[in-house]
Amino acid sequence: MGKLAVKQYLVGTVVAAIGCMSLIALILTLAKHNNLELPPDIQYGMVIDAGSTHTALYLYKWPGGKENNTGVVSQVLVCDVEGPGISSYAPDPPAAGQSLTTCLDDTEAAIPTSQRRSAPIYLGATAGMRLLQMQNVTQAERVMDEVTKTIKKYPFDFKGARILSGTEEGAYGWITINYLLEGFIKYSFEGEWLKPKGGKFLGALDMGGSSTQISFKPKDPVKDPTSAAHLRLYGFDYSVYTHSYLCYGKDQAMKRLQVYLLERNNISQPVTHPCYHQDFTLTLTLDDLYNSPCIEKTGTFDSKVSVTFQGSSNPIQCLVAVKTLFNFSDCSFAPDCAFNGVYQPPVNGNFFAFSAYYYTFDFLGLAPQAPLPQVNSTIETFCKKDWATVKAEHPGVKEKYLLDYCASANYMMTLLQEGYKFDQSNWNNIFFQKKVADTDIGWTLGYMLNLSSLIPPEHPLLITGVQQEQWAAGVFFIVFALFLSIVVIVILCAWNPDY
Ligand SMILES: Nc1ncnc2c1ncn2[C@@H]1O[C@H](COP(=O)(O)OP(=O)(O)O)[C@@H](O)[C@H]1O
Ligand SMILES: [Ca+2]
Repeated sequence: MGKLAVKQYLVGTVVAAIGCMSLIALILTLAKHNNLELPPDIQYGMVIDAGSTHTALYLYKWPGGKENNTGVVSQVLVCDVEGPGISSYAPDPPAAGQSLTTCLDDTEAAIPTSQRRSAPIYLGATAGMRLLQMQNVTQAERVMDEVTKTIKKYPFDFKGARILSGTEEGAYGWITINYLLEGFIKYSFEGEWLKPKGGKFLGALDMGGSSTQISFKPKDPVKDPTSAAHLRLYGFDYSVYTHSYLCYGKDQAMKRLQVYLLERNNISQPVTHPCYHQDFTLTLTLDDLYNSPCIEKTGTFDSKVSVTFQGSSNPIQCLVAVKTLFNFSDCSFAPDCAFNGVYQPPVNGNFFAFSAYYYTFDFLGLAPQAPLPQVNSTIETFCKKDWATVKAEHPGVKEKYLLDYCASANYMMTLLQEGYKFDQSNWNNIFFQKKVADTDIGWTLGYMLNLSSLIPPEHPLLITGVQQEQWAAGVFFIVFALFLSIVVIVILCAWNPDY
């Protein structure tokens, strides 16, 4: 082998080594870009929904490192807490904390040990606690302190327990729905973050026990700042109309209806209740009826005195009575009013109606959608049935729910049509639904996404834009080096056939 051949041999070896290294670098770079180097760890997060009638713990999961994409956070499980909502424990606050332990234990068992300490947990209380706060601040604080104490005993990343405002409750419900439907942003096949074309967003109709919320993106900007939620998600601004009506949740509305019928009746007994079924009777104390800040107390009365309601299965009278719960005449934003003088722009787009809306319409066989005439005739037929028939036809349904379906269906129809102004033309835009993509619809997911920064305020493209360019340049140089190595090796081989 001559001197020239040795030189060529050395140069060839160096170039081949560079080529191999470039090839390895290229593979590693591509793998890293596609997040292929390690299977992503699953991360967990929890939200406790402390509602007025009931508490539920939601466990969510998502692949670590992919949190910017929409739709990647999904529900693992929901645990229903035994017993009533936490506000009912006002006379015995430690029992509110105690009530959560079974669900916390079960959820802890569902999360791998290594992932527990990094799993955020939030508790949000809604209208039941808002009402208790109005009635007795000290009791409300004690209940919140006790639930906090209990959650802190668990090996999770406790992020706080607080009472949500009605605006937050409405806005987070809207975020949940549109996140699950991938309305905000999509990761395309080409690997780009895109804002979905058409920009269709779904509205949220939430019927709780003590408050009800409506949230949607109106055609025109929201005129009343007190009913607007300004959100910045993935670099885009959203102005969402949202309003929460305290005391217009299903259970408080049912109570206000009873009080209306009682007071109209001049306290003579028994009180005819047109929304209750024939032969059904219900006896309550005046304290049961008047113990809520949603009920106006006129004069003094003996709270131990009992009142009996007697059903009359009269849907027409039921509707008349239900309408008295609303004031449709007051409006300083005419014609943009819902009821009670509250500003509301015209409803826009499709809506998901969940929580008690869903339970009621599902019970009547009207979920997820039924034409308006069918809805009206179904409600009327059901309301006309006597109690024995209703019980016989629905043996598995809890009596506490069964007794109210006629009244609550009429209440919801009045709220939707005369309150929010849904009519024949857009009735079919409402979907009575409980879940999207195996995840319950409600404020909890939106709350966690927002508080855990799982939805960044800026567009991921803007965040990673520079990195994308650097990555492209890197790949280009590696490929170029590889190409050059091959060319040099080919030339060397061509010059010395013995090589
Ligand atoms: N199976 C059911 N049938 C009818 N209504 C139900 C059913 N399950 C729950 N609900 C109702 O759903 C509502 C849930 O409200 P909740 O979240 O506890 O209150 P809030 O959101 O006002 O704090 C209550 O009115 C409750 O009665
Ligand atoms: Ca609720």
